[in-house]
Parts: sequence; structure tokens; C-alpha cells
Amino acid sequence: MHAIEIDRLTRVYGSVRAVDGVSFHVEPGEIFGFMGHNGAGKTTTLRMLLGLTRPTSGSARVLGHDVVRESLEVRRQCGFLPASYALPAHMTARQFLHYVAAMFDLEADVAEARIQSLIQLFGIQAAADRKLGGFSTGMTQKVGLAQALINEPRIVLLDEPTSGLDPLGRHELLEHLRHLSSERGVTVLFSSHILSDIETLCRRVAALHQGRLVAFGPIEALKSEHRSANMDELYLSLARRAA
Ligand SMILES: Nc1ncnc2c1ncn2[C@@H]1O[C@H](COP(=O)(O)OP(=O)(O)OP(=O)(O)O)[C@@H](O)[C@H]1O
Repeated sequence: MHAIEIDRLTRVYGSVRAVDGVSFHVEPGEIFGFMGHNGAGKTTTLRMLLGLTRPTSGSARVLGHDVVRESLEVRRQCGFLPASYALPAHMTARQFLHYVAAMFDLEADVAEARIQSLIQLFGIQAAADRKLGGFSTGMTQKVGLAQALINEPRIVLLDEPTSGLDPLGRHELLEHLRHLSSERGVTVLFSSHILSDIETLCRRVAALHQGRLVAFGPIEALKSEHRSANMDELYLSLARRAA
């Protein structure tokens, strides 16, 4: 069974085909790159996978569950880091993580243990009891990733997780994702327009351009097929062919 299976998924907004007949699949435990420039349809696809946006047509399954009919089960097994969201400035990181744990109905002692280990995993012990309002972008991303892992998801969907991070923050985040995949077998769908991050982290990708799938497969094979030396060249070549 594929971890994620998308079949002719489509979402139309008026005259805009935000996602247009997209099909691809993601294997369990892989870090899969989902690439495309602004407006390509990445966020809309992720939202459909989580049951937050209803497909106009087509279907998708996450761990075998239909994303429309079984969206609660899908959300129970997924972690999600949205592209941008406002953390509650008045809460501390620890309070916020407890709040998210309560939404997943975690028992108090289970929540406590998980929060403690996530705080350690992301190295935010010193800031855990400070208010989120004063957190830097990098610290905010760490808390965002910690909340996405609170339910010990088998799949994490990350929407532009490295944008706004400095090189050290980016390096640390990519290391965390590698650890999740290799040590815990978590499947990571890594959506980004920062193609170098995708190249560093992922073996296989799907590329969207104006809502349509323009490539799917191993990066190395795509690069040689399109005679591209790097990811930017590859994406430009794919986009030109699609135009
Ligand atoms: N709720 C909505 N109403 C109308 N149009 C929308 C809506 N959501 C997305 N769109 C349109 O769908 C297209 C795809 O948007 P989407 O946010 O999925 O792209 P993206 O690849 O995530 O881009 P970005 O990297 O800029 O976030 C865009 O043209 C966008 O304007």
C-alpha cells in the first residue's frame, strides 16, 4: 500500500484550475519532494489530502483512507505544518503543545512525556516556558514541527517548512526530517519552491506547474531526461515544456 495515493485530483476555483488532474504516489517512509513555484497548486493539494478542501473531482487516499469520506482518520494519522500560521502569542511553547495534545485527546501523562521529548528533540528547552510572541522564525518553525509530531503521525505534510529560515535553521530542520524518516519510518511530504532543499533531502519528487503535474519520479532520472545540471534548470525545463 502506498502511503499517499493521488488519482486525477482536481480543484477548481471559478475559472482557476488550482489543481488539475494530478496523480502520483508516495511510498511509506520516504521523504518526497513536492515542488512548484508560487501558485502551482501545492497548498491546495495538501489541504485536499487533509480533508480541509474538498476536491472538485478525482480522489486521494492516505494510508489507505479516502481523504473525503475518512478525513478524521486521515487527520488522526497525519501531522501538518502549514505554510504560515500565527502561533498564539500569549501562550508559552509548552502551553501551546499541551493545547494541541488536548485536541488529539492525548492522556495527560502521555502528552507530558511527548512534549518533553519533542522539546528536547528540537533543542528548545531554554525557550519552552517563554511566550511564543517573542519567538524568532526558526524557533517558531521548531514549535510548528513539534506540534505536527505531537500525535506521533505516520505521515507529515510540510508546506514550505524552510522558507524564512537562515542557513543553520534550514540545516537543522532538514536533519530533523532525515531523522524522522530514517529512525522512525515517518513518511514526509515536503512541499517547497526552494528547489535546493528538495534536492538535498529527497530522492523522488512530483512537480506542479499551474495546477498540472509536469514531472514525477526520481530526481536523478528527471535531471538526465531533461539534460539539467541542477534543480532550477530542471524546473525551468519542465515549466517551458508545459507552457
Ligand atoms: N480559496 C481560494 N479561492 C480562490 N483561488 C484560490 C484559493 N486557494 C487557492 N487559489 C488559487 O489556486 C492556485 C493555486 O494556489 P496554491 O496556494 O495551491 O499554490 P501554491 O503552489 O501553494 O503556491 P504558493 O507557493 O504561492 O503558496 C492559485 O492560482 C491560487 O490563487
